[in-house]
Amino acid sequence: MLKRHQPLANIRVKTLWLFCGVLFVVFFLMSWSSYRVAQRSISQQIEHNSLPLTSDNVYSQIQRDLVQPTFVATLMAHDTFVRDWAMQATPSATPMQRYLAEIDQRFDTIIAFFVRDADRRLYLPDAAEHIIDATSHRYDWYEKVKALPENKPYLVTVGMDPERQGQMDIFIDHKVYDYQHRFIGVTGVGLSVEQVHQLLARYEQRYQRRIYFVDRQGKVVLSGQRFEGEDSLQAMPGMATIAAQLLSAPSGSYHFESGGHKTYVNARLVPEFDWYLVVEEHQAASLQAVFKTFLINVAIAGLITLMVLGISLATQGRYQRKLAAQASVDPLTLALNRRSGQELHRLMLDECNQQSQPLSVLVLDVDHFKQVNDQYGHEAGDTVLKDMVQEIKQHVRESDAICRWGGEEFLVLLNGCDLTQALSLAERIRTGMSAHRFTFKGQAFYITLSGGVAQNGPKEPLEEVVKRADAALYLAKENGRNQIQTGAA
Ligand SMILES: Nc1nc2c(ncn2[C@@H]2O[C@H](COP(=O)(O)OP(=O)(O)OP(=O)(O)O)[C@@H](O)[C@H]2O)c(=O)[nH]1
Repeated sequence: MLKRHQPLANIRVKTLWLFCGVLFVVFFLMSWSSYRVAQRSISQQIEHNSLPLTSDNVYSQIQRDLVQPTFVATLMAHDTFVRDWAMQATPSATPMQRYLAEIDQRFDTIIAFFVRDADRRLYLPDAAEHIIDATSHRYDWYEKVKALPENKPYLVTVGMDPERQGQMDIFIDHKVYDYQHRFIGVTGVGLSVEQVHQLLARYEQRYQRRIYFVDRQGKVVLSGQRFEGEDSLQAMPGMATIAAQLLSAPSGSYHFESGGHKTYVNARLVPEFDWYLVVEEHQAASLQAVFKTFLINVAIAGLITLMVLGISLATQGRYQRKLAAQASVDPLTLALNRRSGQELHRLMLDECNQQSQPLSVLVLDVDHFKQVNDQYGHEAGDTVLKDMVQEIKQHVRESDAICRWGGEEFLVLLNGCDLTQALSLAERIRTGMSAHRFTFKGQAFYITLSGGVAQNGPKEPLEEVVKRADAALYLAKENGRNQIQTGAA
């Protein structure tokens, strides 16, 4: 009987799968669109807010650390002592050395120096004096500073300091003029590159970004720790596409794609050094968390969809089973209804024929049931019918079937029972039922059963065998009730 509902059930299951599929796709699309919105907002945040802010922070820190020496160099270049001393015909080195030592001490610079152009002597705070040898590359910087145009009085250079075992230093070299604006020398201070290097490294660590300086040609002049060997913007993959644009504007925000990842760049010209401060951020790093959230959302969506599917399938299965059960049983006694009994009979007869087993049919009817109803009420009658089914159940097997054939008449299909066995079983039911004490509203009463048994012929339809069992029942009633009779073969 259930098989007849199978196509409908299949359609329902397919619809459910489709619904869950659509649900998952909707969940997925929602998560994806949130991910894209977050991605876009992060991109804008990086490009227009956080990178420029990092750049500002680094720049103001650099200004504090590097601009002060520039001021010191400017101050020295305009100091009347320095100029007067340099203008002397044969100045004594001692006052200058003392002056330079004072500068070092006062401003915490690594080295303060003065080059007197008249004798090309380099004066340092200690007693050592050096001759600026025009043939040596070591002093190329001096020629560069000397050649500076008037509107650019100083130069920032990064180079080896031979006085400090070849360590990298930053020098601020400032031209010095006499009172008639004639070039008379170069003065300035040096400070350790390590300081700036550490500063960049600290910022890189804090902001998880790559921070470095390039000169106007794009050559990397100072970097933190995140460098992997590229020595110019043009040599960096992807960066080459924006290098020209970056180096032609005083500041700007840019981005480029390389290896499937977007990189955001902020660059600003630091006029004091004529270098660009570059801050880079790889989108991949900042989007990792957002992407992780997206994956978690998709996993949750999948889980919810599976839960909905599971619950729906279970509920539908239960509901269907309940419907099927409701359609096949008598609601009062929970015995099978007439239609189910008929269907089941066909199956049972086939099965018994296949296994060469007998099948018997028993018809049971409550004696004077009308009186029970009349005397004790309809409710009492209902209880009798329900208890009767329970009583029958105690005597038959799981493989047998009890159906309510109509009113107070029940049909029992006895699998594997011949007439004799069926008769004996029917007797047991009858005896059991007659001993059943009913109490209703304080009144006790007993009932009796009459029954008819017939053994099913191998090809005999249900109507025929029931007819014979009914005839036997009629005989039992005729013979005084409370007895079982067998139907003629
Ligand atoms: N309480 C209750 N009564 C029912 C139900 N179905 C049928 N009946 C009653 O069962 C009674 C059957 O009465 P009859 O056919 O005269 O049979 P009887 O009184 O048992 O007499 P005999 O069968 O000849 O012994 C009727 O009064 C019906 O109303 C039911 O579901 N519940």
